[in-house]
Amino acid sequence: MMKFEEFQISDDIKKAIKDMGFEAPSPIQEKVIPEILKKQDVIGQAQTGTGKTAAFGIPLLEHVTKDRNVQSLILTPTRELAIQVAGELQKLSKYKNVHILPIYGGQSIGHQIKALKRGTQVVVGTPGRILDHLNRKTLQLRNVHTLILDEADEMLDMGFIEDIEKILQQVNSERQTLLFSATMPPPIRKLSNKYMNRPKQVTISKGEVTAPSINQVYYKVLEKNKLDSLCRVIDSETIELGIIFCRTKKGVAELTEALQARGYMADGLHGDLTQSQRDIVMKKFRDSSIEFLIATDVAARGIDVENVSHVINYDIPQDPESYVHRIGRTGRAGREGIAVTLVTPREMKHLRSIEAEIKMNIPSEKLPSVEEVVEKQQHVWKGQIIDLIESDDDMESLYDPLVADLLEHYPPEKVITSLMKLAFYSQDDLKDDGYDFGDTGAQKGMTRFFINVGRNVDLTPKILSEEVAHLVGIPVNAVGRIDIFENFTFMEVPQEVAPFVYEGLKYSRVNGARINLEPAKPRPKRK
Ligand SMILES: Nc1ncnc2c1ncn2[C@@H]1O[C@H](COP(=O)(O)OP(=O)(O)OP(=O)(O)O)[C@@H](O)[C@H]1O
Ligand SMILES: [Mg+2]
Repeated sequence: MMKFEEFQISDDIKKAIKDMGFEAPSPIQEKVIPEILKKQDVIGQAQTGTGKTAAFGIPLLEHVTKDRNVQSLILTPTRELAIQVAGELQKLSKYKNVHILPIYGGQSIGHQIKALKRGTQVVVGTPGRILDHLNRKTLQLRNVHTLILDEADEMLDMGFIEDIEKILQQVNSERQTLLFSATMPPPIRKLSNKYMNRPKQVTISKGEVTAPSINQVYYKVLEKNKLDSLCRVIDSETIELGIIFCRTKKGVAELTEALQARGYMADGLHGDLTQSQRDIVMKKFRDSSIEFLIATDVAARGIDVENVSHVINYDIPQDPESYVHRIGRTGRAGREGIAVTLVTPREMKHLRSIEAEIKMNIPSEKLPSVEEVVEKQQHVWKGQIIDLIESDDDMESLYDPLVADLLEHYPPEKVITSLMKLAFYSQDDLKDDGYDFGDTGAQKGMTRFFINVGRNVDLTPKILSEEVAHLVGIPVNAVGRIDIFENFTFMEVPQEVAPFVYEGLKYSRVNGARINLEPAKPRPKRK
């Protein structure tokens, strides 16, 4: 096996590679890094999750000089990918002083102009915003010696081609051009030659298009049962993090609401959200504070989040490329992953055409029954309990007196059952009457809530009270005081409807904004 030491690259980059925990170069890295170091144009194709970013990133950073002008431009199809690629380059250049700037739409252009003025050597951006800067003359590409199209086939496809051509006109023709993707349909490959200088084609694993560590299945479902079928699938699997793909933005919004209402930790990502909303959702997903990311194809390409165990195609992808990239969000860097596709009877033909393109049969499985889901859940719980019993955890002593006390008064089965309820059901399931919002300083007979909504959201007291009134079927004027401050809002509703308002608004959106509703904390009792 080859080692990173064998590459003709400086020690500061080798040291950073080591810090990142890369032990040996992946096949695509092994093949293309020496070529790129020779300033050769390269078309690199290798399966998803096999380190294409570092494959171009390492030699690119090696070639960057101290001059504070833009020497390298990387184009990516989405904003999230631009941010991520910039982050990976940042890590690779930890010991080399290189300024790397992500530039994408939805972010303040003034902010970007300032950063560009300060001088940056590497720009990673989305075509639209890059073009915007070129038109304003706030970005200068004359000194770019390396140009990279990450997800090249997507970039050269219909939607982006005009922008890309305009950008290319401004880059030095002496440049080195590099194209990377897990898929490279023949027409795109042909087209790409137009922009390149006798490119060297490097393709890893010609036979298999999808990464072999991804276990693929499909379930036949009926359109009208799709949501239920999805829930059964996710309840019967052991999921660390999952990405659920929908065809449309509206589909994402609806499924997000439906899953949140059922208590799943899920949030949506699509192009109609503001950039700050998109950033928040990605952050929550990356740090596992949500379990499911529900997304359009905006998350299909390049996105690399550790521990994504499952990709679920709630709607079947439109083309084989989309299938390959979507499922490639799992099974990355040598890990295993599971890819599930829900297919309605009408879509069977479409599934067959995807199978033909990826040269593989996707096996079907029967949807788990409710009993199987319950059984599965119990299996998971049993595992957790046994793990604890068999661990050398020294906590018994702490509980000994309590255990003895309980067992003296109740049969062991009853004690164990109650403990399991306590452990495995959410507090809300346990409380039957129990919405005790306490004394929060609200007016008599009213309950007070705090509401967190993002900034820049147009949420007026009128909109909010109408929403609440509509939700629980009370007259608008029965909704009490609503005060909107800069960072928080509070609202009072009649005590008897408080639980309904709480349940109804807890996870909902009003006027496009996600509402986070919390009962106001009871004030400490006076002694
Ligand atoms: N040599 C290596 N050893 C171990 N991990 C690596 C190595 N190179 C890259 N990685 C890690 O593997 C993961 C996937 O890499 P990357 O995102 O570059 O894949 P990709 O080939 O671009 O996939 P996609 O086609 O989905 O864009 C990243 O987390 C990256 O840090
Ligand atoms: Mg990539």
